[in-house]
Amino acid sequence: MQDVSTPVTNGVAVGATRPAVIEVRGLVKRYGDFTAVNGVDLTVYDGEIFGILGPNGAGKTTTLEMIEGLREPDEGTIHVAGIDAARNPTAVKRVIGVQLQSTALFDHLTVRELIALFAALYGADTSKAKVDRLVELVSLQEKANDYANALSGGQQQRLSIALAMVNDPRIIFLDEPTTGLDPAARRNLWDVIRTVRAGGKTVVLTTHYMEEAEVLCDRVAVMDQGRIIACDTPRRLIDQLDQAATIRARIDNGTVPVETFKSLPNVTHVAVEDGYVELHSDDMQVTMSALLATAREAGLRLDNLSTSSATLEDVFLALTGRSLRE
Ligand SMILES: Nc1ncnc2c1ncn2[C@@H]1O[C@H](COP(=O)(O)OP(=O)(O)OP(=O)(O)O)[C@@H](O)[C@H]1O
Repeated sequence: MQDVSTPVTNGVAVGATRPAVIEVRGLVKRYGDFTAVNGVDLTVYDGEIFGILGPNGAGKTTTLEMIEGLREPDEGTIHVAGIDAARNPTAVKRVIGVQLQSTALFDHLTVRELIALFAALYGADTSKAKVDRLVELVSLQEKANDYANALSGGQQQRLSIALAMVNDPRIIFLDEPTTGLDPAARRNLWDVIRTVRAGGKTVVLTTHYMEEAEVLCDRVAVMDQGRIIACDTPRRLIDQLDQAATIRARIDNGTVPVETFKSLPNVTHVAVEDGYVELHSDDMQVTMSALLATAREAGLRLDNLSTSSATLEDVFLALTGRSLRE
Protein backbone atom coordinates (compact mmCIF):
# COMPACT_ATOMS: atom_id res chain seq x y z
CA MET A 1 0.00 0.00 0.00
CA GLN A 2 1.80 3.08 -1.24
CA ASP A 3 -1.04 5.53 -1.08
CA VAL A 4 -1.04 7.67 2.05
CA SER A 5 -3.24 10.63 2.86
CA THR A 6 -4.61 12.75 5.65
CA PRO A 7 -8.38 12.55 5.40
CA VAL A 8 -10.49 15.01 7.34
CA THR A 9 -13.14 12.90 9.00
CA ASN A 10 -16.69 13.59 10.01
CA GLY A 11 -16.62 12.23 13.49
CA VAL A 12 -13.02 12.12 14.62
CA ALA A 13 -10.19 14.56 14.24
CA VAL A 14 -7.45 12.76 12.39
CA GLY A 15 -4.03 14.27 12.68
CA ALA A 16 -1.88 11.40 11.48
CA THR A 17 -1.62 10.04 7.99
CA ARG A 18 -3.48 6.86 7.29
CA PRO A 19 -2.66 4.04 4.94
CA ALA A 20 -5.07 2.92 2.27
CA VAL A 21 -6.82 -0.37 3.10
CA ILE A 22 -8.72 -0.71 -0.16
CA GLU A 23 -7.46 0.30 -3.57
CA VAL A 24 -9.62 -0.22 -6.61
CA ARG A 25 -8.48 0.78 -10.08
CA GLY A 26 -10.34 0.68 -13.38
CA LEU A 27 -13.09 -1.63 -12.17
CA VAL A 28 -15.57 -2.67 -14.86
CA LYS A 29 -18.56 -5.04 -14.73
CA ARG A 30 -20.73 -5.78 -17.74
CA TYR A 31 -23.99 -7.68 -17.93
CA GLY A 32 -24.35 -8.46 -21.64
CA ASP A 33 -24.35 -5.12 -23.47
CA PHE A 34 -24.98 -3.19 -20.27
CA THR A 35 -22.05 -1.79 -18.30
CA ALA A 36 -23.13 -1.68 -14.65
CA VAL A 37 -19.74 -0.51 -13.32
CA ASN A 38 -17.75 1.58 -15.76
CA GLY A 39 -14.16 2.26 -14.73
CA VAL A 40 -14.32 2.79 -10.98
CA ASP A 41 -11.28 3.99 -9.01
CA LEU A 42 -11.57 4.06 -5.21
CA THR A 43 -9.22 4.44 -2.27
CA VAL A 44 -10.49 3.72 1.24
CA TYR A 45 -8.34 4.71 4.22
CA ASP A 46 -7.78 2.73 7.38
CA GLY A 47 -10.31 3.45 10.12
CA GLU A 48 -12.76 5.56 8.15
CA ILE A 49 -16.45 5.19 7.41
CA PHE A 50 -16.53 5.30 3.63
CA GLY A 51 -19.87 5.69 1.88
CA ILE A 52 -20.84 4.96 -1.71
CA LEU A 53 -23.83 7.21 -2.35
CA GLY A 54 -26.00 7.00 -5.43
CA PRO A 55 -29.51 6.43 -6.75
CA ASN A 56 -31.00 2.99 -7.42
CA GLY A 57 -29.15 1.17 -10.15
CA ALA A 58 -26.02 3.34 -9.93
CA GLY A 59 -23.82 0.25 -9.51
CA LYS A 60 -23.14 0.50 -5.76
CA THR A 61 -23.96 -3.11 -4.87
CA THR A 62 -22.10 -4.48 -7.87
CA THR A 63 -19.01 -2.48 -6.89
CA LEU A 64 -19.23 -3.61 -3.27
CA GLU A 65 -19.72 -7.26 -4.24
CA MET A 66 -16.67 -7.20 -6.50
CA ILE A 67 -14.54 -5.81 -3.66
CA GLU A 68 -15.95 -8.48 -1.34
CA GLY A 69 -15.03 -11.15 -3.87
CA LEU A 70 -18.66 -12.15 -4.50
CA ARG A 71 -18.63 -11.06 -8.15
CA GLU A 72 -15.85 -11.26 -10.66
CA PRO A 73 -14.85 -8.01 -12.38
CA ASP A 74 -14.47 -7.91 -16.16
CA GLU A 75 -11.62 -5.42 -15.81
CA GLY A 76 -9.64 -3.70 -13.10
CA THR A 77 -7.66 -4.46 -9.99
CA ILE A 78 -8.66 -4.66 -6.32
CA HIS A 79 -6.30 -4.66 -3.36
CA VAL A 80 -7.72 -5.21 0.11
CA ALA A 81 -5.32 -4.77 3.05
CA GLY A 82 -2.53 -5.07 0.52
CA ILE A 83 -3.82 -8.39 -0.85
CA ASP A 84 -4.53 -8.73 -4.56
CA ALA A 85 -8.16 -9.91 -4.55
CA ALA A 86 -7.87 -11.67 -7.92
CA ARG A 87 -4.82 -13.69 -6.85
CA ASN A 88 -5.76 -14.46 -3.28
CA PRO A 89 -9.51 -14.19 -2.66
CA THR A 90 -9.33 -16.50 0.36
CA ALA A 91 -6.87 -14.23 2.14
CA VAL A 92 -9.16 -11.26 1.46
CA LYS A 93 -12.10 -13.10 3.03
CA ARG A 94 -10.09 -13.46 6.24
CA VAL A 95 -9.77 -9.72 6.73
CA ILE A 96 -13.29 -8.65 5.79
CA GLY A 97 -16.75 -8.99 7.30
CA VAL A 98 -19.86 -8.81 5.14
CA GLN A 99 -23.31 -8.00 6.45
CA LEU A 100 -25.84 -10.55 5.20
CA GLN A 101 -29.15 -9.34 3.82
CA SER A 102 -31.02 -12.60 4.29
CA THR A 103 -32.82 -13.25 7.54
CA ALA A 104 -33.55 -16.88 6.64
CA LEU A 105 -30.96 -18.08 9.14
CA PHE A 106 -32.59 -16.20 11.94
CA ASP A 107 -35.35 -18.70 12.65
CA HIS A 108 -35.36 -20.56 15.97
CA LEU A 109 -31.98 -19.41 17.22
CA THR A 110 -31.39 -16.76 19.82
CA VAL A 111 -29.16 -13.75 19.28
CA ARG A 112 -26.46 -15.34 21.41
CA GLU A 113 -26.72 -18.75 19.69
CA LEU A 114 -26.50 -17.18 16.24
CA ILE A 115 -23.38 -15.20 17.10
CA ALA A 116 -21.75 -18.32 18.57
CA LEU A 117 -22.78 -20.38 15.52
CA PHE A 118 -21.31 -17.85 13.09
CA ALA A 119 -18.12 -17.63 15.13
CA ALA A 120 -17.82 -21.42 15.01
CA LEU A 121 -18.39 -21.43 11.24
CA TYR A 122 -15.52 -19.00 10.85
CA GLY A 123 -13.31 -21.00 13.18
CA ALA A 124 -13.20 -17.91 15.39
CA ASP A 125 -13.36 -17.51 19.16
CA THR A 126 -16.78 -18.75 20.39
CA SER A 127 -16.27 -17.98 24.09
CA LYS A 128 -19.03 -16.39 26.17
CA ALA A 129 -16.84 -13.33 26.66
CA LYS A 130 -16.52 -12.88 22.91
CA VAL A 131 -20.26 -13.33 22.33
CA ASP A 132 -20.98 -10.86 25.16
CA ARG A 133 -18.63 -8.33 23.59
CA LEU A 134 -20.40 -8.52 20.25
CA VAL A 135 -23.85 -8.37 21.85
CA GLU A 136 -22.77 -5.26 23.70
CA LEU A 137 -21.16 -3.72 20.62
CA VAL A 138 -24.51 -3.75 18.83
CA SER A 139 -26.51 -2.84 21.97
CA LEU A 140 -28.58 -6.03 22.05
CA GLN A 141 -27.95 -6.96 25.70
CA GLU A 142 -31.66 -6.97 26.50
CA LYS A 143 -32.45 -9.16 23.50
CA ALA A 144 -29.49 -11.55 23.81
CA ASN A 145 -31.66 -14.55 24.72
CA ASP A 146 -34.57 -13.74 22.41
CA TYR A 147 -35.15 -15.49 19.12
CA ALA A 148 -33.59 -13.48 16.33
CA ASN A 149 -36.73 -13.65 14.22
CA ALA A 150 -38.60 -11.82 17.00
CA LEU A 151 -36.33 -8.78 16.72
CA SER A 152 -37.40 -5.54 15.06
CA GLY A 153 -35.93 -4.62 11.67
CA GLY A 154 -33.38 -2.30 13.25
CA GLN A 155 -32.37 -4.90 15.85
CA GLN A 156 -31.95 -7.52 13.10
CA GLN A 157 -29.70 -5.13 11.20
CA ARG A 158 -27.64 -4.61 14.33
CA LEU A 159 -27.41 -8.37 14.85
CA SER A 160 -26.24 -8.81 11.26
CA ILE A 161 -23.43 -6.33 11.98
CA ALA A 162 -22.40 -8.45 14.98
CA LEU A 163 -22.44 -11.53 12.72
CA ALA A 164 -20.24 -9.74 10.19
CA MET A 165 -17.72 -9.13 12.97
CA VAL A 166 -17.32 -12.64 14.39
CA ASN A 167 -13.96 -13.11 12.65
CA ASP A 168 -12.65 -9.77 13.95
CA PRO A 169 -12.27 -8.31 10.44
CA ARG A 170 -10.29 -5.20 9.62
CA ILE A 171 -12.91 -4.00 7.18
CA ILE A 172 -16.67 -4.40 7.34
CA PHE A 173 -19.03 -4.01 4.38
CA LEU A 174 -22.63 -2.91 4.78
CA ASP A 175 -24.97 -2.78 1.77
CA GLU A 176 -27.72 -0.23 2.40
CA PRO A 177 -27.77 -1.06 6.12
CA THR A 178 -30.59 1.31 7.04
CA THR A 179 -32.97 0.88 4.11
CA GLY A 180 -36.50 0.39 5.41
CA LEU A 181 -35.70 1.48 8.98
CA ASP A 182 -37.56 4.26 10.73
CA PRO A 183 -35.56 7.39 11.66
CA ALA A 184 -34.97 6.31 15.28
CA ALA A 185 -33.72 2.84 14.28
CA ARG A 186 -31.57 4.44 11.58
CA ARG A 187 -29.89 6.75 14.10
CA ASN A 188 -29.38 3.82 16.43
CA LEU A 189 -27.61 1.91 13.68
CA TRP A 190 -25.43 4.93 12.89
CA ASP A 191 -24.30 4.86 16.54
CA VAL A 192 -23.39 1.19 16.21
CA ILE A 193 -21.43 1.90 13.02
CA ARG A 194 -19.55 4.72 14.78
CA THR A 195 -18.75 2.34 17.64
CA VAL A 196 -17.37 -0.14 15.11
CA ARG A 197 -15.13 2.62 13.74
CA ALA A 198 -14.07 3.62 17.25
CA GLY A 199 -12.89 0.00 17.67
CA GLY A 200 -10.37 0.64 14.87
CA LYS A 201 -12.31 -0.96 12.01
CA THR A 202 -12.84 0.44 8.54
CA VAL A 203 -16.47 0.54 7.41
CA VAL A 204 -17.55 0.62 3.76
CA LEU A 205 -21.26 1.10 3.17
CA THR A 206 -23.62 1.89 0.34
CA THR A 207 -26.58 4.19 0.73
CA HIS A 208 -29.06 6.19 -1.28
CA TYR A 209 -29.83 8.41 1.70
CA MET A 210 -27.94 11.66 1.35
CA GLU A 211 -28.43 12.52 5.03
CA GLU A 212 -26.84 9.21 6.02
CA ALA A 213 -23.84 9.89 3.82
CA GLU A 214 -23.58 13.41 5.15
CA VAL A 215 -23.73 12.81 8.87
CA LEU A 216 -22.22 9.33 9.12
CA CYS A 217 -19.52 9.00 6.51
CA ASP A 218 -16.01 10.42 6.79
CA ARG A 219 -15.72 10.35 3.01
CA VAL A 220 -18.25 9.74 0.31
CA ALA A 221 -17.96 8.51 -3.26
CA VAL A 222 -20.89 9.78 -5.28
CA MET A 223 -21.82 7.18 -7.87
CA ASP A 224 -24.04 7.53 -10.92
CA GLN A 225 -24.54 5.28 -13.94
CA GLY A 226 -21.60 3.05 -13.09
CA ARG A 227 -19.10 5.85 -12.46
CA ILE A 228 -17.72 7.69 -9.45
CA ILE A 229 -18.51 11.32 -10.21
CA ALA A 230 -17.06 12.83 -7.01
CA CYS A 231 -15.23 11.61 -3.93
CA ASP A 232 -14.33 13.61 -0.83
CA THR A 233 -15.51 14.46 2.67
CA PRO A 234 -19.19 15.53 2.72
CA ARG A 235 -18.11 19.00 3.88
CA ARG A 236 -15.69 19.52 1.02
CA LEU A 237 -18.16 18.18 -1.55
CA ILE A 238 -20.73 20.70 -0.34
CA ASP A 239 -18.21 23.54 -0.05
CA GLN A 240 -17.17 23.01 -3.66
CA LEU A 241 -20.65 24.13 -4.71
CA ASP A 242 -20.97 27.86 -5.23
CA GLN A 243 -24.09 27.56 -3.16
CA ALA A 244 -23.70 27.38 0.59
CA ALA A 245 -27.37 28.14 1.15
CA THR A 246 -30.73 28.83 -0.43
CA ILE A 247 -32.93 31.74 0.62
CA ARG A 248 -36.57 31.63 -0.43
CA ALA A 249 -39.32 34.22 0.07
CA ARG A 250 -42.73 35.18 -1.30
CA ILE A 251 -43.03 38.77 -2.45
CA ASP A 252 -46.50 39.88 -1.47
CA ASN A 253 -46.78 43.36 -2.90
CA GLY A 254 -45.14 44.27 -6.12
CA THR A 255 -42.27 43.08 -8.23
CA VAL A 256 -38.57 43.65 -8.29
CA PRO A 257 -36.40 43.29 -11.39
CA VAL A 258 -34.44 40.04 -11.32
CA GLU A 259 -31.30 42.13 -11.83
CA THR A 260 -31.79 43.67 -8.40
CA PHE A 261 -31.59 40.23 -6.78
CA LYS A 262 -28.65 39.25 -8.94
CA SER A 263 -26.74 42.34 -7.75
CA LEU A 264 -27.10 41.40 -4.07
CA PRO A 265 -23.77 40.40 -2.54
CA ASN A 266 -22.68 36.73 -2.66
CA VAL A 267 -25.67 35.66 -4.76
CA THR A 268 -24.73 32.90 -7.22
CA HIS A 269 -28.12 32.10 -8.76
CA VAL A 270 -31.60 33.70 -8.84
CA ALA A 271 -34.95 32.18 -9.77
CA VAL A 272 -38.24 34.09 -9.67
CA GLU A 273 -41.42 32.11 -10.13
CA ASP A 274 -45.06 32.35 -9.02
CA GLY A 275 -44.36 35.32 -6.78
CA TYR A 276 -41.46 33.50 -5.09
CA VAL A 277 -37.83 34.45 -5.27
CA GLU A 278 -35.11 31.87 -4.67
CA LEU A 279 -31.53 32.96 -4.16
CA HIS A 280 -28.47 30.74 -3.95
CA SER A 281 -25.77 32.34 -1.91
CA ASP A 282 -22.24 31.45 -0.91
CA ASP A 283 -22.64 33.56 2.25
CA MET A 284 -26.14 33.41 3.60
CA GLN A 285 -25.76 36.05 6.32
CA VAL A 286 -24.41 38.73 3.98
CA THR A 287 -27.02 38.03 1.29
CA MET A 288 -29.85 37.91 3.80
CA SER A 289 -28.94 41.31 5.33
CA ALA A 290 -28.75 42.88 1.88
CA LEU A 291 -32.04 41.28 0.82
CA LEU A 292 -33.84 42.64 3.88
CA ALA A 293 -32.35 46.11 3.36
CA THR A 294 -33.35 46.11 -0.33
CA ALA A 295 -36.87 44.97 0.52
CA ARG A 296 -37.18 47.71 3.15
CA GLU A 297 -36.02 50.42 0.74
CA ALA A 298 -38.37 49.21 -1.98
CA GLY A 299 -41.28 48.90 0.47
CA LEU A 300 -41.61 45.18 -0.29
CA ARG A 301 -43.18 42.62 2.04
CA LEU A 302 -41.31 39.30 2.16
CA ASP A 303 -43.44 36.41 3.36
CA ASN A 304 -42.67 32.75 4.08
CA LEU A 305 -38.99 33.61 4.32
CA SER A 306 -36.95 30.41 4.66
CA THR A 307 -33.34 29.37 4.45
CA SER A 308 -31.69 26.02 3.94
CA SER A 309 -28.09 24.92 3.83
CA ALA A 310 -26.70 23.07 0.83
CA THR A 311 -26.65 19.27 1.11
CA LEU A 312 -25.21 16.32 -0.77
CA GLU A 313 -28.52 16.29 -2.65
CA ASP A 314 -27.51 19.68 -4.11
CA VAL A 315 -24.09 18.23 -4.95
CA PHE A 316 -25.73 15.37 -6.85
CA LEU A 317 -28.07 17.78 -8.61
CA ALA A 318 -25.20 20.06 -9.61
CA LEU A 319 -23.18 17.13 -10.95
CA THR A 320 -25.91 15.25 -12.80
CA GLY A 321 -28.82 17.65 -13.29
CA ARG A 322 -30.98 15.05 -11.58
CA SER A 323 -32.22 14.44 -8.06
CA LEU A 324 -30.93 11.50 -6.01
CA ARG A 325 -34.52 10.47 -5.38
CA GLU A 326 -35.61 10.34 -9.03
N1 LIG B 1 -27.01 -10.11 -12.33
C1 LIG B 1 -27.35 -9.05 -13.06
N2 LIG B 1 -27.71 -9.17 -14.36
C2 LIG B 1 -28.04 -8.11 -15.13
N3 LIG B 1 -28.06 -6.83 -14.68
C3 LIG B 1 -27.72 -6.64 -13.40
C4 LIG B 1 -27.35 -7.72 -12.52
N4 LIG B 1 -27.06 -7.21 -11.31
C5 LIG B 1 -27.25 -5.87 -11.41
N5 LIG B 1 -27.63 -5.52 -12.65
C6 LIG B 1 -27.91 -4.15 -13.14
O1 LIG B 1 -26.76 -3.37 -12.90
C7 LIG B 1 -27.13 -2.06 -12.48
C8 LIG B 1 -26.47 -1.74 -11.17
O2 LIG B 1 -27.04 -2.54 -10.16
P1 LIG B 1 -26.62 -2.42 -8.63
O3 LIG B 1 -27.45 -3.38 -7.85
O4 LIG B 1 -25.16 -2.53 -8.52
O5 LIG B 1 -27.05 -0.93 -8.33
P2 LIG B 1 -27.21 -0.19 -6.94
O6 LIG B 1 -26.58 1.14 -7.12
O7 LIG B 1 -26.72 -1.05 -5.85
O8 LIG B 1 -28.76 0.02 -6.87
P3 LIG B 1 -29.80 -0.43 -5.75
O9 LIG B 1 -29.74 0.64 -4.74
O10 LIG B 1 -31.07 -0.45 -6.54
O11 LIG B 1 -29.36 -1.78 -5.28
C9 LIG B 1 -28.64 -2.04 -12.42
O12 LIG B 1 -29.14 -1.44 -13.60
C10 LIG B 1 -29.01 -3.49 -12.35
O13 LIG B 1 -30.27 -3.72 -12.95
